[in-house]
Amino acid sequence: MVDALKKNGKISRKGPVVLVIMDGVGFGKYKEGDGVAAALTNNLNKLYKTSPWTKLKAHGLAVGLPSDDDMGNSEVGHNAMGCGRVFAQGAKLVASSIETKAMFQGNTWTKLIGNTKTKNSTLHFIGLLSDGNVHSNIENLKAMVLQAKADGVKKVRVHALLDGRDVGELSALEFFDPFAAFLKELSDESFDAMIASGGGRMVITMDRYNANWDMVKKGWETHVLGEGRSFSSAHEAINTLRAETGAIDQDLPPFVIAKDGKPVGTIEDGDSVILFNFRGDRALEITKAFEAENLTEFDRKRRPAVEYAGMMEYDGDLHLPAQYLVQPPAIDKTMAEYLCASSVKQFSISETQKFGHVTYFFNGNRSGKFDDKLEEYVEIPSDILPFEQRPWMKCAEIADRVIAEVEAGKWDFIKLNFPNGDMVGHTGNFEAVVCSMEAMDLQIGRIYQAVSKAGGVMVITADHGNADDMFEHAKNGDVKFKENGDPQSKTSHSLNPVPCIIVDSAYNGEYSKELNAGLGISSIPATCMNLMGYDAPEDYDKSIINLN
Ligand SMILES: O=C(O)[C@@H](CO)OP(=O)(O)O
Ligand SMILES: [Mn+2]
Ligand SMILES: [Mn+2]
Repeated sequence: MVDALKKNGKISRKGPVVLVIMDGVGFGKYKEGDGVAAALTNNLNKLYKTSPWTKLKAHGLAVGLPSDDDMGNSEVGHNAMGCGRVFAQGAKLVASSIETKAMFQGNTWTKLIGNTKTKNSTLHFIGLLSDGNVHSNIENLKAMVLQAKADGVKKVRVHALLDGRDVGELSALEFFDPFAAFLKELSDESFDAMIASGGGRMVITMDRYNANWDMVKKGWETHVLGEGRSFSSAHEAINTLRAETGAIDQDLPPFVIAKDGKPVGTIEDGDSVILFNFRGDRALEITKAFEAENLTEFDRKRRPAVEYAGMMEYDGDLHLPAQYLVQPPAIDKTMAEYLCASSVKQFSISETQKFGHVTYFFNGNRSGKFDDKLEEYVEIPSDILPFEQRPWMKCAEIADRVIAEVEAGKWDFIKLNFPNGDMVGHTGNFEAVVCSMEAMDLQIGRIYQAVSKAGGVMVITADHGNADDMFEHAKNGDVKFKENGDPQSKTSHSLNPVPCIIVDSAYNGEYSKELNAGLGISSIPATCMNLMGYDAPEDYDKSIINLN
């Protein structure tokens, strides 16, 4: 348990501190394709004119990723905004565990390899096949396959999900083709390795926050049972399904690889299974499907008795999965824990798609609360449909509830996540993104009115960019175009900095309006604590404000 925070004796306010996280909203580098700048956002524009604001770093080293070439993402962004420090994250920890070989000397690897060897069974890998480094990295998978062969495993099957969300929207074959060739090259009389099934990451297996368990059911049928449309290779499946559906990678229908009419890699009793994604949100449901004695979400038809391991521990409260290869970052002493120790009443809200971001990720990948009496978490159910069809998502419903809570005057700290910039940004649909930003802006205007009236302060920021960078650009900065003359859509996050606006209508000279520059989003917690009237813990990253 952490100690209570000390009062700074300089700020005491009537209303709450309201942290508004505009998920996926950064400052664009290019004019073309900047869906944030292209939108009519009168409320935000006004706040930029009247309130102090700065830019914060939200990618690469500033959020614990291996290098500044790594774009930010929601997990590392919300971790940083929740714990006020930068921890080496999954992408970095896994790469170094492989480099030092610590992974391959660990108990879990040894046990899973031993299991396949004694039972003469198959080692399966399930996960996202790309170098996105948000949920997974293909380099880690290759290193594990090589090691499995060196350790004497005889048969490997890979169940590979198409990405197109952290990498180019139609880039799957750049990963699948060389990877299939790599497996073929490794195969000989004593080693048999191939891709066994696959599908788009937004169609099967990688659902999150219980938004749509049907995706997991389809993933189970595809990977475990080998049920579904079959093809002779992943290459053939991807080309055929693309031609038939026009789908971008993340939405490609599932496929099973079969030979002589039989799936080449169903998952059977005695096999070992490694989920090679390191990030937890989209790994928890499929993990539950493998591990739960009784599963109520769907009928598994057959649950093979396997040795199952995740790349990491995905939930530090529930301890899921039971076995994992790499210890996750030891994120401790989070802001919510400090605030609970200081009797600060806290309210958190988003819609399903980002609910876990403001709770589970914010609390260092723990699903529980620190104090039931001091905290309330509210989830507005998300629609289950392509978000370009409803770019406003549930931002009005989130705002309605936030306004009601502000008016009720019960909370000292309110945090909310507007998913629009990110969820619509990932669709690659520029027009929908512009619409999503305008919808969100209207709600920010409404919340502003309520918070001002209550004598509170808003801290408006984001976890990383996305909506600000909707077109692919060449190295020289030119927009890339498709054959039909349309700009090539960019579906992934950006490397851009994000805003931090301090909207304090009851400002009374307690701090300098000159904000500290050059900081990252891990400075948000110290800033919020200061604004609530507390000193931040000494080891927290520097606040954006300087108290007078
Ligand atoms: O949708 C997701 O899983 C990621 C992109 O891979 O986005 P975010 O980090 O914003 O949740
Ligand atoms: Mn995000
Ligand atoms: Mn995203």
